[in-house]
Amino acid sequence: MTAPKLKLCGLHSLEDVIAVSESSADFAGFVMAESRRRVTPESVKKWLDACPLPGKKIAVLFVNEKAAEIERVVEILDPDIIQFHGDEPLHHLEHIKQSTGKEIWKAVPHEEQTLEKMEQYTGTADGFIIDAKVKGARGGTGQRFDWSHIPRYVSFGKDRGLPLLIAGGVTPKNAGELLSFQPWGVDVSSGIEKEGKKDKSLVMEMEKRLNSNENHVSR
Ligand SMILES: O=C(O)c1ccccc1NCC(=O)[C@H](O)[C@H](O)COP(=O)(O)O
Repeated sequence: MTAPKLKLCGLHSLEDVIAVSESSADFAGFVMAESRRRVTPESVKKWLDACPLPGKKIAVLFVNEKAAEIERVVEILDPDIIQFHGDEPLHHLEHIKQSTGKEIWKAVPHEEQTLEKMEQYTGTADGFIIDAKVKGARGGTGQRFDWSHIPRYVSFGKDRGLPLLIAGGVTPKNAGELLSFQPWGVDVSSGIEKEGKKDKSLVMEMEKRLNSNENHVSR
């Protein structure tokens, strides 16, 4: 059985980038929205020049950001993926996809209307992240949602051939539980942090759990 793809998100220092460079993660994410993890594209450029991440795709995250600012960030960083965490209307995503030519991922919080919302973005979004819904926050909360709903999301992604990542409160301790759902990918930030910084041993532990077969129960 293939291990889920791993996205390490909310990197906010050169040390965080180095920790990711030493991992087998497939994706590295940088938050360009209001957050304690917010970074500037100029800083990220410096870190990636000092520590390139060959073979890993770069995602930049926004929350209800103007097109001009997103395009400015894309100009500086040339990322692979633009990830949206707000209430962006479909036409905004379409515009950005058209103007940048980049892959577009939409984060959708787990709630009653999640599948409906995903349906609305299908055709434009190239991937989805399902995250916990937390009042006053847009991501990176370390909170889990009710994982009994995961199979519906995983099926949605598989049926449409779209990457589907599970986010929200994934940690090295609970990551093994996710394997039985066989998600395309897992998106982690808080669970690999110690005192607000990415921690190499937690990253290694996360990788070990996601690559282990011992928690696998086929559904
Ligand atoms: O990390 C943030 O602070 C953040 C702020 C605003 C929008 C998105 C943000 N983070 C997104 C992510 O790091 C992941 O997509 C996901 O939410 C993982 O969160 P976590 O529960 O911390 O593992």
